[in-house]
Amino acid sequence: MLLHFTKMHGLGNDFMVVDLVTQRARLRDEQIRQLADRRFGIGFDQLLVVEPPRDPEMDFRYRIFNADGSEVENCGNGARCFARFVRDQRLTHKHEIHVETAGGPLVLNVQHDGMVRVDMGRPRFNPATLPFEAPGDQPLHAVDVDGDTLELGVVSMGNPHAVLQVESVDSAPVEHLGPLLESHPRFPKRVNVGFMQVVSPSEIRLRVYERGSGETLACGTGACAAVASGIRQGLLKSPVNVHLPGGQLSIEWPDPESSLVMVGPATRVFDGRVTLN
Ligand SMILES: N[C@@H](CCC[C@H](N)C(=O)O)C(=O)O
Repeated sequence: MLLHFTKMHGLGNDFMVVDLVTQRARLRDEQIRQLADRRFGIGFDQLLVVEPPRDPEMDFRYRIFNADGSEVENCGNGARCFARFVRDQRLTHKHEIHVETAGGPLVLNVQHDGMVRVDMGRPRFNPATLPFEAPGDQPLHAVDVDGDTLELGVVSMGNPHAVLQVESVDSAPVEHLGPLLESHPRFPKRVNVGFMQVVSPSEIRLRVYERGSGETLACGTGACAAVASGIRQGLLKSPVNVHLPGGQLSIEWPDPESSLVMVGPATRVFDGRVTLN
C-alpha cells in the first residue's frame, strides 16, 4: 500500500509524520526500523502518528515511535512538529490544540510568529515514575557505571530522563556513557541521557543520547528534564535558554506547582509517498 507522509524536524531532531486521520495503515516494528534507516529507508529519529482522539475532550491522539520501533510516551520536538502539521494539513484550525499521548495530555499553541509553545505538564522526580530503582526521591542519585560512580538527576517528562552535569558538552563522553546508561539495569524501561553544561543560571548547553535513537541534534523532553533537574538542584532559575547542537529552546518553569513550558520552532522539509511491504 502507498502511505503519504511528511518529513519534518525540530532543531534537527527529525521525524516522519503520518496522518492516520485521513489514511488507514498499521506499521509493524520491523517496518518502522526499515523506514528509519538513513540509507535503506527514509531516515528519521522518530515516527509521529496522528490519530483521531479516543477521549472526546481531546483534539487528536499523538503516538511516537523511536527509530528502533519502540513506542514511547512523549517527544517534545515532535509535539511542536505535530502542532504545525495538523494546522498545515487543515486537520484543525485551532490555535490551541489538546492532544492525548501515552505520557498524558499536552496543550500546544501555534504562535503568530510560527513558534510553538507547549505546556509539557509538571516534571516528576519520584523514581517509580520513570521507572528508576532507588530507595527514595532525591535531587541526585549515585549510579555505578563502568567502574565509576556518577551523580544523576532523574526526571519523568512522561518519558524517562537521566541528567548528568558535565564540565563541557564538547568533551562529554556521550558515545561511551550514553549507551551504558540507556540500558543500565536500574532503569528497567531504559532511559534518555542528558549531558548538561551549566553556562549561567539562565543558560545551559545540552547533548542528549536518546533511548531507542542514539544521540540526536536536539531533544525537547531532554531540555525540559535538564532544566527541571538544574532548577531543583539550585543551579538554574527560570526561564532558561537551552543550547542544543541543532539550535535553541526556551524553557520556563516558574514554580514547582506549575507546568513546564517549552517554546521552539517546527520545520516542514518535504512531503512524500512510500510503498509499505
Ligand atoms: N526527541 C524527543 C524524545 C523522543 C523519545 C525518546 N527517545 C524516548 O525514548 O523517550 C524529544 O524531543 O523529546
